[in-house]
Amino acid sequence: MGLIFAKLWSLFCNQEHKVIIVGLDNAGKTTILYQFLMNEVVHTSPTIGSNVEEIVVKNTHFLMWDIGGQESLRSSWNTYYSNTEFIILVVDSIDRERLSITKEELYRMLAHEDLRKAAVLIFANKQDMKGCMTAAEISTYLTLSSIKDHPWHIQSCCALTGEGLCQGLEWMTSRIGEQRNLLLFYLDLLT
Ligand SMILES: Nc1nc2c(ncn2[C@@H]2O[C@H](COP(=O)(O)OP(=O)(O)OP(=O)(O)O)[C@@H](O)[C@H]2O)c(=O)[nH]1
Ligand SMILES: [Mg+2]
Repeated sequence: MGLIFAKLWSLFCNQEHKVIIVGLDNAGKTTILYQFLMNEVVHTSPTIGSNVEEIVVKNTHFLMWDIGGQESLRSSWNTYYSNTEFIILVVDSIDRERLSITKEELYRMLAHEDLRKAAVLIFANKQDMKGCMTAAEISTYLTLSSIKDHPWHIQSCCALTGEGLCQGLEWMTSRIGEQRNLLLFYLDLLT
């Protein structure tokens, strides 16, 4: 039994957690990915296809896919969905006109079978911009409180300074911590 325990535990702990970073073009997805990786702002151009990087936070390994958000690319987002544990939805908080499109995309994703078990982190990005929407306003507009079948969390951030990004990652790692505790609990019952 001890061997099975060790095997299951190591399987879970060494597991790579798949994350997709989505949102409309110009939202700041690529800037966020490279802030996570290098703690600096990189020069970006619109992503055609995707970027993928491994990000390690407190011994937790995330495989993060940053997917291009231009209109012509959105229909292929679903090719990235299988085995996704976390969706990071990046919102440009100054882009009021297109928040309705973000909302449509969000609910389309949540209805997708391959994302049934995914948790959603929403970054209200570009909080440095004058007149931007607050995370609370975005939350109300996106009717996040109506989402009952996926764990979700909204975090305001500024990808240029990195402010708020760590808090978002902490929410993700804390969810994994909860799952680990649950696994420990069931393994304990078995032994
Ligand atoms: N002011 C401000 N600008 C930002 C912020 N985050 C990103 N940007 C800028 O927004 C622009 C678009 O950023 P990207 O990271 O390329 O956007 P993207 O979401 O990857 O866009 P696509 O690849 O086309 O889907 C760049 O000029 C960034 O420097 C932010 O927090 N504040
Ligand atoms: Mg990009």
